[in-house]
Amino acid sequence: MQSLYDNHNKHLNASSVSPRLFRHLLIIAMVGFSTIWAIDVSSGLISSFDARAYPICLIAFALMYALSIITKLNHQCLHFMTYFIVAGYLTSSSMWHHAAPNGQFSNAAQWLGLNYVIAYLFLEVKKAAPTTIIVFTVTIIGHFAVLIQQQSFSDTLGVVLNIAIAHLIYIFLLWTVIRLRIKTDKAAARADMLENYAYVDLLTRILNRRGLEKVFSELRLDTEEQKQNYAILIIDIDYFKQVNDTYGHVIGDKVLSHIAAKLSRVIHPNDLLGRWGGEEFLVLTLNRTPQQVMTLAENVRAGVSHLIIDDITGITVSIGIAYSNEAHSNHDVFKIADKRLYAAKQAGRNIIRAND
Ligand SMILES: Nc1nc2c(ncn2[C@@H]2O[C@H](COP(=O)(O)OP(=O)(O)OP(=O)(O)O)[C@@H](O)[C@H]2O)c(=O)[nH]1
Repeated sequence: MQSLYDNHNKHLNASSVSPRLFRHLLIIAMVGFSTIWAIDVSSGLISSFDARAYPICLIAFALMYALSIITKLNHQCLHFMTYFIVAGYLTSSSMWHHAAPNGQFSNAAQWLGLNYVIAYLFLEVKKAAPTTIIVFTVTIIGHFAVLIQQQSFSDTLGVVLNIAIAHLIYIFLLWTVIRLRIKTDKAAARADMLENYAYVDLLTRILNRRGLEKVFSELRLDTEEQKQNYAILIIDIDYFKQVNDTYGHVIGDKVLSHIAAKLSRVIHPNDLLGRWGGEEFLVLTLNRTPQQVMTLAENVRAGVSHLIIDDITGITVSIGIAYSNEAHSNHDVFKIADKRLYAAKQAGRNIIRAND
Protein backbone atom coordinates (compact mmCIF):
# COMPACT_ATOMS: atom_id res chain seq x y z
CA MET A 1 0.00 0.00 0.00
CA GLN A 2 2.86 2.32 0.77
CA SER A 3 4.21 1.95 -2.75
CA LEU A 4 0.82 2.95 -4.07
CA TYR A 5 1.06 6.22 -2.13
CA ASP A 6 4.65 6.76 -3.20
CA ASN A 7 3.56 6.33 -6.77
CA HIS A 8 1.06 9.14 -6.40
CA ASN A 9 3.72 11.36 -4.88
CA LYS A 10 6.01 10.67 -7.83
CA HIS A 11 3.26 11.78 -10.16
CA LEU A 12 2.97 15.07 -8.33
CA ASN A 13 6.42 15.96 -9.51
CA ALA A 14 5.85 14.95 -13.07
CA SER A 15 4.77 17.25 -15.86
CA SER A 16 1.19 16.47 -16.81
CA VAL A 17 1.92 16.85 -20.54
CA SER A 18 1.48 13.46 -22.20
CA PRO A 19 3.52 12.65 -25.36
CA ARG A 20 0.33 13.12 -27.42
CA LEU A 21 -0.45 16.51 -25.91
CA PHE A 22 3.22 17.47 -26.31
CA ARG A 23 3.01 16.77 -30.05
CA HIS A 24 -0.27 18.72 -30.30
CA LEU A 25 1.40 21.67 -28.61
CA LEU A 26 4.28 21.44 -31.05
CA ILE A 27 1.84 21.58 -33.96
CA ILE A 28 0.19 24.66 -32.41
CA ALA A 29 3.64 26.25 -32.03
CA MET A 30 4.51 25.50 -35.66
CA VAL A 31 1.20 26.86 -36.94
CA GLY A 32 1.57 29.95 -34.70
CA PHE A 33 5.13 30.69 -35.82
CA SER A 34 4.29 30.12 -39.50
CA THR A 35 1.26 32.42 -39.30
CA ILE A 36 3.16 35.23 -37.61
CA TRP A 37 6.00 34.75 -40.10
CA ALA A 38 3.57 34.98 -43.04
CA ILE A 39 1.91 38.10 -41.58
CA ASP A 40 5.28 39.77 -40.96
CA VAL A 41 6.48 38.96 -44.50
CA SER A 42 3.27 40.10 -46.19
CA SER A 43 3.24 43.37 -44.23
CA GLY A 44 6.89 43.95 -45.16
CA LEU A 45 7.73 44.61 -41.51
CA ILE A 46 9.75 41.50 -40.79
CA SER A 47 12.93 42.21 -38.89
CA SER A 48 16.24 40.68 -39.91
CA PHE A 49 16.28 38.85 -36.57
CA ASP A 50 12.88 37.21 -37.12
CA ALA A 51 13.65 36.44 -40.76
CA ARG A 52 16.38 34.12 -39.47
CA ALA A 53 14.76 33.05 -36.18
CA TYR A 54 11.37 31.87 -37.54
CA PRO A 55 12.73 29.18 -39.87
CA ILE A 56 15.25 28.05 -37.25
CA CYS A 57 12.48 27.68 -34.65
CA LEU A 58 10.19 25.89 -37.10
CA ILE A 59 12.93 23.40 -38.01
CA ALA A 60 13.68 22.88 -34.32
CA PHE A 61 9.99 22.24 -33.51
CA ALA A 62 9.72 19.78 -36.40
CA LEU A 63 12.82 18.02 -35.12
CA MET A 64 11.32 17.77 -31.61
CA TYR A 65 8.14 16.36 -33.15
CA ALA A 66 10.07 13.73 -35.10
CA LEU A 67 12.22 12.86 -32.07
CA SER A 68 9.15 12.38 -29.91
CA ILE A 69 7.83 9.83 -32.39
CA ILE A 70 10.91 7.91 -33.44
CA THR A 71 13.14 7.82 -30.37
CA LYS A 72 12.76 6.50 -26.89
CA LEU A 73 14.23 9.77 -25.66
CA ASN A 74 13.06 10.67 -22.17
CA HIS A 75 10.14 13.03 -22.67
CA GLN A 76 11.30 15.38 -19.95
CA CYS A 77 14.43 15.86 -22.03
CA LEU A 78 12.35 16.74 -25.12
CA HIS A 79 10.21 19.11 -23.06
CA PHE A 80 13.33 20.82 -21.82
CA MET A 81 14.81 21.21 -25.30
CA THR A 82 11.52 22.60 -26.65
CA TYR A 83 11.29 24.99 -23.75
CA PHE A 84 14.87 26.08 -24.42
CA ILE A 85 13.93 26.90 -28.06
CA VAL A 86 10.85 28.94 -27.10
CA ALA A 87 12.41 30.78 -24.14
CA GLY A 88 15.61 31.34 -26.11
CA TYR A 89 13.71 32.85 -29.02
CA LEU A 90 11.39 35.05 -26.93
CA THR A 91 14.14 36.44 -24.69
CA SER A 92 16.69 37.06 -27.43
CA SER A 93 14.02 38.51 -29.74
CA SER A 94 12.89 40.96 -27.08
CA MET A 95 16.49 41.99 -26.33
CA TRP A 96 17.32 42.37 -30.03
CA HIS A 97 14.29 44.59 -30.57
CA HIS A 98 15.28 46.76 -27.62
CA ALA A 99 18.75 47.37 -29.05
CA ALA A 100 19.30 50.84 -30.54
CA PRO A 101 19.85 50.15 -34.25
CA ASN A 102 16.81 47.92 -34.55
CA GLY A 103 13.97 50.40 -34.69
CA GLN A 104 11.99 52.36 -32.17
CA PHE A 105 9.09 50.17 -31.22
CA SER A 106 8.67 46.46 -30.68
CA ASN A 107 5.94 44.33 -29.14
CA ALA A 108 8.32 41.40 -28.61
CA ALA A 109 8.37 41.97 -24.84
CA GLN A 110 4.67 41.27 -24.46
CA TRP A 111 5.31 37.60 -25.24
CA LEU A 112 7.89 37.14 -22.51
CA GLY A 113 5.30 36.04 -19.94
CA LEU A 114 4.92 32.86 -22.00
CA ASN A 115 8.36 31.81 -20.79
CA TYR A 116 6.99 31.22 -17.32
CA VAL A 117 3.68 29.68 -18.37
CA ILE A 118 5.40 27.19 -20.68
CA ALA A 119 7.99 26.31 -18.03
CA TYR A 120 5.26 25.18 -15.63
CA LEU A 121 3.35 23.45 -18.41
CA PHE A 122 6.26 21.48 -19.86
CA LEU A 123 8.62 20.82 -16.98
CA GLU A 124 8.36 19.01 -13.68
CA VAL A 125 7.56 21.41 -10.86
CA LYS A 126 10.99 20.79 -9.32
CA LYS A 127 12.70 21.80 -12.57
CA ALA A 128 10.27 24.56 -13.55
CA ALA A 129 10.92 26.61 -10.39
CA PRO A 130 14.71 27.03 -10.85
CA THR A 131 14.25 27.33 -14.62
CA THR A 132 11.93 30.33 -14.24
CA ILE A 133 14.42 31.98 -11.90
CA ILE A 134 17.24 31.48 -14.44
CA VAL A 135 15.06 32.78 -17.30
CA PHE A 136 13.98 35.75 -15.17
CA THR A 137 17.60 36.61 -14.32
CA VAL A 138 18.74 36.30 -17.95
CA THR A 139 15.79 38.44 -19.11
CA ILE A 140 16.46 41.22 -16.61
CA ILE A 141 20.23 41.31 -17.01
CA GLY A 142 19.98 40.94 -20.82
CA HIS A 143 17.50 43.80 -21.19
CA PHE A 144 19.51 45.98 -18.84
CA ALA A 145 22.70 45.34 -20.84
CA VAL A 146 20.96 46.18 -24.13
CA LEU A 147 19.07 49.26 -22.91
CA ILE A 148 21.94 50.86 -21.01
CA GLN A 149 23.82 51.28 -24.31
CA GLN A 150 21.23 53.73 -25.62
CA GLN A 151 19.34 55.09 -22.59
CA SER A 152 20.31 56.90 -19.43
CA PHE A 153 20.80 54.79 -16.30
CA SER A 154 17.55 56.03 -14.73
CA ASP A 155 15.51 55.35 -17.89
CA THR A 156 17.05 51.89 -18.23
CA LEU A 157 16.33 51.19 -14.58
CA GLY A 158 12.71 52.31 -15.05
CA VAL A 159 12.12 49.96 -17.99
CA VAL A 160 13.94 47.03 -16.40
CA LEU A 161 12.12 47.48 -13.08
CA ASN A 162 8.84 47.54 -14.98
CA ILE A 163 9.70 44.25 -16.70
CA ALA A 164 10.95 42.75 -13.42
CA ILE A 165 7.78 43.58 -11.48
CA ALA A 166 5.49 42.24 -14.22
CA HIS A 167 7.52 39.06 -14.50
CA LEU A 168 7.66 38.51 -10.74
CA ILE A 169 3.87 38.78 -10.64
CA TYR A 170 3.67 36.16 -13.41
CA ILE A 171 5.97 33.83 -11.51
CA PHE A 172 4.15 34.35 -8.20
CA LEU A 173 0.70 33.71 -9.71
CA LEU A 174 1.87 30.61 -11.55
CA TRP A 175 3.59 29.27 -8.47
CA THR A 176 0.36 29.79 -6.50
CA VAL A 177 -1.62 27.87 -9.11
CA ILE A 178 0.93 25.04 -9.03
CA ARG A 179 0.82 24.88 -5.22
CA LEU A 180 -2.96 24.60 -5.36
CA ARG A 181 -2.66 21.81 -7.91
CA ILE A 182 -0.16 19.92 -5.77
CA LYS A 183 -2.47 20.29 -2.77
CA THR A 184 -5.45 18.92 -4.73
CA ASP A 185 -3.39 16.06 -6.18
CA LYS A 186 -2.12 15.12 -2.72
CA ALA A 187 -5.66 15.11 -1.32
CA ALA A 188 -6.79 12.90 -4.21
CA ALA A 189 -3.83 10.53 -3.70
CA ARG A 190 -4.65 10.29 -0.01
CA ALA A 191 -8.32 9.57 -0.73
CA ASP A 192 -7.27 6.85 -3.18
CA MET A 193 -4.92 5.32 -0.65
CA LEU A 194 -7.60 5.25 2.06
CA GLU A 195 -10.05 3.71 -0.37
CA ASN A 196 -7.53 1.01 -1.20
CA TYR A 197 -6.98 0.32 2.48
CA ALA A 198 -10.70 -0.26 2.79
CA TYR A 199 -10.48 -3.12 0.28
CA VAL A 200 -7.39 -4.84 1.66
CA ASP A 201 -7.09 -7.12 4.67
CA LEU A 202 -4.24 -5.59 6.63
CA LEU A 203 -3.22 -8.86 8.32
CA THR A 204 -2.85 -11.00 5.20
CA ARG A 205 -2.36 -8.19 2.62
CA ILE A 206 -4.87 -9.74 0.26
CA LEU A 207 -8.34 -8.45 -0.63
CA ASN A 208 -10.89 -8.45 2.15
CA ARG A 209 -14.54 -9.37 1.68
CA ARG A 210 -15.43 -5.85 0.57
CA GLY A 211 -12.61 -5.90 -1.96
CA LEU A 212 -13.70 -9.28 -3.30
CA GLU A 213 -17.28 -8.09 -3.67
CA LYS A 214 -16.11 -4.97 -5.46
CA VAL A 215 -14.04 -6.97 -7.95
CA PHE A 216 -16.92 -9.43 -8.42
CA SER A 217 -19.25 -6.62 -9.36
CA GLU A 218 -16.64 -5.04 -11.64
CA LEU A 219 -16.09 -8.35 -13.42
CA ARG A 220 -19.85 -8.45 -14.08
CA LEU A 221 -19.75 -12.24 -13.83
CA ASP A 222 -23.49 -12.69 -14.11
CA THR A 223 -24.39 -10.47 -17.03
CA GLU A 224 -26.07 -12.32 -19.88
CA GLU A 225 -24.04 -10.68 -22.62
CA GLN A 226 -20.72 -11.81 -21.18
CA LYS A 227 -21.58 -14.75 -19.01
CA GLN A 228 -18.22 -15.87 -17.71
CA ASN A 229 -16.95 -19.35 -17.19
CA TYR A 230 -15.55 -19.40 -13.69
CA ALA A 231 -15.13 -21.49 -10.56
CA ILE A 232 -15.24 -20.46 -6.92
CA LEU A 233 -13.10 -22.20 -4.30
CA ILE A 234 -13.88 -21.59 -0.63
CA ILE A 235 -10.88 -22.60 1.46
CA ASP A 236 -11.35 -22.98 5.21
CA ILE A 237 -8.60 -23.80 7.72
CA ASP A 238 -9.39 -26.93 9.74
CA TYR A 239 -9.60 -26.72 13.52
CA PHE A 240 -8.21 -23.22 13.52
CA LYS A 241 -9.77 -22.55 16.91
CA GLN A 242 -7.37 -25.14 18.33
CA VAL A 243 -4.40 -23.26 16.87
CA ASN A 244 -5.55 -20.12 18.66
CA ASP A 245 -6.31 -21.96 21.86
CA THR A 246 -2.98 -23.82 21.89
CA TYR A 247 -0.54 -21.19 20.60
CA GLY A 248 -2.40 -17.93 21.15
CA HIS A 249 -3.90 -15.34 18.77
CA VAL A 250 -0.58 -13.84 17.69
CA ILE A 251 0.58 -17.19 16.32
CA GLY A 252 -2.93 -17.70 14.94
CA ASP A 253 -2.51 -14.44 13.01
CA LYS A 254 0.87 -15.63 11.75
CA VAL A 255 -0.68 -18.87 10.50
CA LEU A 256 -3.36 -16.88 8.67
CA SER A 257 -0.84 -14.64 6.93
CA HIS A 258 1.43 -17.59 5.99
CA ILE A 259 -1.49 -19.47 4.50
CA ALA A 260 -2.55 -16.35 2.55
CA ALA A 261 1.01 -16.04 1.23
CA LYS A 262 1.01 -19.72 0.25
CA LEU A 263 -2.30 -19.32 -1.59
CA SER A 264 -0.93 -16.27 -3.43
CA ARG A 265 1.99 -18.35 -4.65
CA VAL A 266 -0.10 -21.34 -5.71
CA ILE A 267 -2.82 -19.55 -7.69
CA HIS A 268 -2.38 -18.21 -11.21
CA PRO A 269 -1.72 -14.44 -11.47
CA ASN A 270 -5.11 -14.02 -13.16
CA ASP A 271 -6.96 -15.78 -10.33
CA LEU A 272 -8.55 -13.66 -7.66
CA LEU A 273 -7.71 -14.33 -4.02
CA GLY A 274 -9.24 -12.79 -0.93
CA ARG A 275 -10.01 -13.35 2.72
CA TRP A 276 -13.72 -13.96 2.93
CA GLY A 277 -13.75 -13.79 6.73
CA GLY A 278 -12.09 -15.28 9.86
CA GLU A 279 -10.19 -18.37 8.69
CA GLU A 280 -11.89 -18.59 5.32
CA PHE A 281 -10.34 -17.67 1.97
CA LEU A 282 -11.85 -17.46 -1.47
CA VAL A 283 -10.34 -18.02 -4.91
CA LEU A 284 -12.11 -17.09 -8.12
CA THR A 285 -10.60 -18.60 -11.22
CA LEU A 286 -11.73 -17.80 -14.76
CA ASN A 287 -11.92 -20.00 -17.85
CA ARG A 288 -10.45 -23.19 -16.44
CA THR A 289 -11.57 -26.75 -17.09
CA PRO A 290 -12.86 -28.73 -14.06
CA GLN A 291 -9.66 -30.77 -14.31
CA GLN A 292 -7.52 -27.63 -14.02
CA VAL A 293 -9.63 -26.35 -11.13
CA MET A 294 -9.16 -29.65 -9.29
CA THR A 295 -5.41 -29.48 -9.86
CA LEU A 296 -5.36 -25.97 -8.45
CA ALA A 297 -7.39 -27.06 -5.41
CA GLU A 298 -5.12 -30.06 -4.86
CA ASN A 299 -2.05 -27.80 -5.06
CA VAL A 300 -3.62 -25.55 -2.43
CA ARG A 301 -4.56 -28.44 -0.15
CA ALA A 302 -1.17 -30.17 -0.42
CA GLY A 303 0.77 -26.88 -0.24
CA VAL A 304 -0.89 -25.84 3.02
CA SER A 305 -0.49 -29.29 4.58
CA HIS A 306 3.30 -29.07 4.06
CA LEU A 307 3.64 -25.68 5.73
CA ILE A 308 5.73 -25.39 8.87
CA ILE A 309 4.94 -22.18 10.75
CA ASP A 310 6.84 -21.61 13.99
CA ASP A 311 7.33 -25.36 14.38
CA ILE A 312 3.60 -25.92 13.91
CA THR A 313 2.93 -28.64 11.36
CA GLY A 314 -0.11 -30.53 10.15
CA ILE A 315 -2.22 -27.47 9.34
CA THR A 316 -4.84 -28.44 6.79
CA VAL A 317 -7.65 -26.86 4.82
CA SER A 318 -10.97 -28.09 3.47
CA ILE A 319 -12.14 -26.80 0.10
CA GLY A 320 -15.59 -26.46 -1.46
CA ILE A 321 -15.75 -25.82 -5.23
CA ALA A 322 -18.62 -24.69 -7.47
CA TYR A 323 -18.78 -23.76 -11.15
CA SER A 324 -20.58 -20.94 -12.91
CA ASN A 325 -22.63 -23.34 -15.04
CA GLU A 326 -24.22 -24.84 -11.92
CA ALA A 327 -26.30 -21.78 -11.04
CA HIS A 328 -27.63 -18.54 -12.50
CA SER A 329 -26.04 -16.06 -10.20
CA ASN A 330 -22.69 -15.53 -8.59
CA HIS A 331 -24.49 -15.59 -5.24
CA ASP A 332 -25.92 -19.08 -5.91
CA VAL A 333 -22.58 -20.43 -7.14
CA PHE A 334 -21.10 -19.21 -3.89
CA LYS A 335 -23.84 -20.98 -1.90
CA ILE A 336 -23.09 -24.27 -3.67
CA ALA A 337 -19.36 -23.94 -2.93
CA ASP A 338 -20.20 -23.21 0.72
CA LYS A 339 -22.42 -26.28 0.92
CA ARG A 340 -19.61 -28.42 -0.49
CA LEU A 341 -17.16 -26.95 1.97
CA TYR A 342 -19.51 -27.99 4.75
CA ALA A 343 -19.68 -31.50 3.24
CA ALA A 344 -15.86 -31.62 3.11
CA LYS A 345 -15.72 -30.72 6.79
CA GLN A 346 -18.30 -33.37 7.63
CA ALA A 347 -16.34 -35.93 5.64
CA GLY A 348 -13.34 -35.48 7.91
CA ARG A 349 -11.54 -32.27 6.73
CA ASN A 350 -8.36 -31.89 4.61
CA ILE A 351 -10.70 -32.76 1.75
CA ILE A 352 -11.76 -31.16 -1.55
CA ARG A 353 -15.41 -31.35 -2.62
CA ALA A 354 -16.41 -30.35 -6.14
CA ASN A 355 -19.77 -32.12 -6.43
CA ASP A 356 -22.70 -33.18 -4.25
N1 LIG B 1 -5.83 -15.43 15.35
C1 LIG B 1 -6.96 -15.15 14.69
N2 LIG B 1 -8.02 -15.95 14.81
C2 LIG B 1 -9.13 -15.67 14.12
C3 LIG B 1 -9.22 -14.55 13.29
N3 LIG B 1 -10.46 -14.54 12.72
C4 LIG B 1 -11.11 -15.60 13.21
N4 LIG B 1 -10.32 -16.30 14.05
C5 LIG B 1 -10.58 -17.50 14.81
O1 LIG B 1 -10.91 -18.57 13.92
C6 LIG B 1 -11.56 -19.55 14.72
C7 LIG B 1 -12.65 -20.18 13.91
O2 LIG B 1 -13.15 -21.25 14.65
P1 LIG B 1 -14.29 -22.18 14.15
O3 LIG B 1 -15.30 -21.40 13.37
O4 LIG B 1 -14.80 -22.92 15.36
O5 LIG B 1 -13.61 -23.14 13.13
P2 LIG B 1 -12.41 -24.15 13.27
O6 LIG B 1 -11.88 -24.23 14.66
O7 LIG B 1 -11.41 -23.81 12.24
O8 LIG B 1 -13.09 -25.52 12.93
P3 LIG B 1 -13.53 -26.04 11.51
O9 LIG B 1 -13.62 -24.90 10.59
O10 LIG B 1 -14.85 -26.68 11.76
O11 LIG B 1 -12.50 -27.00 11.10
C8 LIG B 1 -12.12 -18.83 15.98
O12 LIG B 1 -11.38 -19.28 17.10
C9 LIG B 1 -11.80 -17.38 15.71
O13 LIG B 1 -11.46 -16.68 16.89
C10 LIG B 1 -8.08 -13.71 13.17
O14 LIG B 1 -8.07 -12.70 12.46
N5 LIG B 1 -6.98 -14.04 13.88
